[in-house]
Amino acid sequence: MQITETLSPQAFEQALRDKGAYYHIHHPYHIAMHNGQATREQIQGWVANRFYYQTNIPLKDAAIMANCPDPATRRKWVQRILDHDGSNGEEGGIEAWLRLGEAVGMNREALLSEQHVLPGVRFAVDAYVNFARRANWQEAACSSLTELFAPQIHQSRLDSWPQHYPWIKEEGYFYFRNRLGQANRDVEHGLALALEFCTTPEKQNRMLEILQFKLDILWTMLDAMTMAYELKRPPYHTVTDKAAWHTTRLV
Ligand SMILES: O=C(O)c1cc(C(=O)O)c2c(n1)C(=O)C(=O)c1cc(C(=O)O)[nH]c1-2
Repeated sequence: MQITETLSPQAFEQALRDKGAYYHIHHPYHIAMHNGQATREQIQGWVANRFYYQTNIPLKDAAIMANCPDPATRRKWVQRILDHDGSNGEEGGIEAWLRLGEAVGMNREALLSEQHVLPGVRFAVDAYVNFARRANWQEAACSSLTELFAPQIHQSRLDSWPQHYPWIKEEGYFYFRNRLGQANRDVEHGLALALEFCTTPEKQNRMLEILQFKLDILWTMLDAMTMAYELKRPPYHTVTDKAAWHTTRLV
């Protein structure tokens, strides 16, 4: 859809929400996990690869803040960093994700070493951080709006995983439970920024394209995991059965 006349705030919000049709909740990898069809290796692979997304979210949010001259926005935005990094003696989302790793039978070192992070996942996540570094801060801020659809996907894991995967320890679910409220709060702020900023057809079209870019990142991450853990075609599988890809942050 190409917008030619400025949409009202309500209509533009609806256009953003309609992008939920492309959320990774519809990816076959998520659907398999949801339906109890995922192997232990597929769940562990997902947790280890998603850890790279989790650890990069604060870098992405710090990049947005670095480009934002508005103190009122920064004062609110900094909460996102604290949510993941923890504050005032409270553990944050990154620690909760490490506990999720332990709950699915992996040790913390395996996650922290990034040895399981597939190149496709790394490139997708890096694209998000680099976009946040270069784009203007309003556009980068609004690229977080896939979070509009995140509470539903967290809830779907809470509803389905315990019955299908009794071997996952209960403390693994803390991250998803905790994130429900945080995502709703983030979305309220992100949506307000988007509606205030996108006041021309050009800006509205561009913001929808940016939201699609972010949806592409999430979808592409699961594509890479499908290749490696479902189709058993990780990078270089025709050459070696070793994980030959790079495992460190080079940029
Ligand atoms: O589990 C998920 O499917 C999922 C998706 C997303 C998202 O839609 O970007 C986020 C999260 N989780 C999440 O936990 C999180 O902290 C988060 C921050 C952001 C962002 O773009 O700033 N997205 C997401």
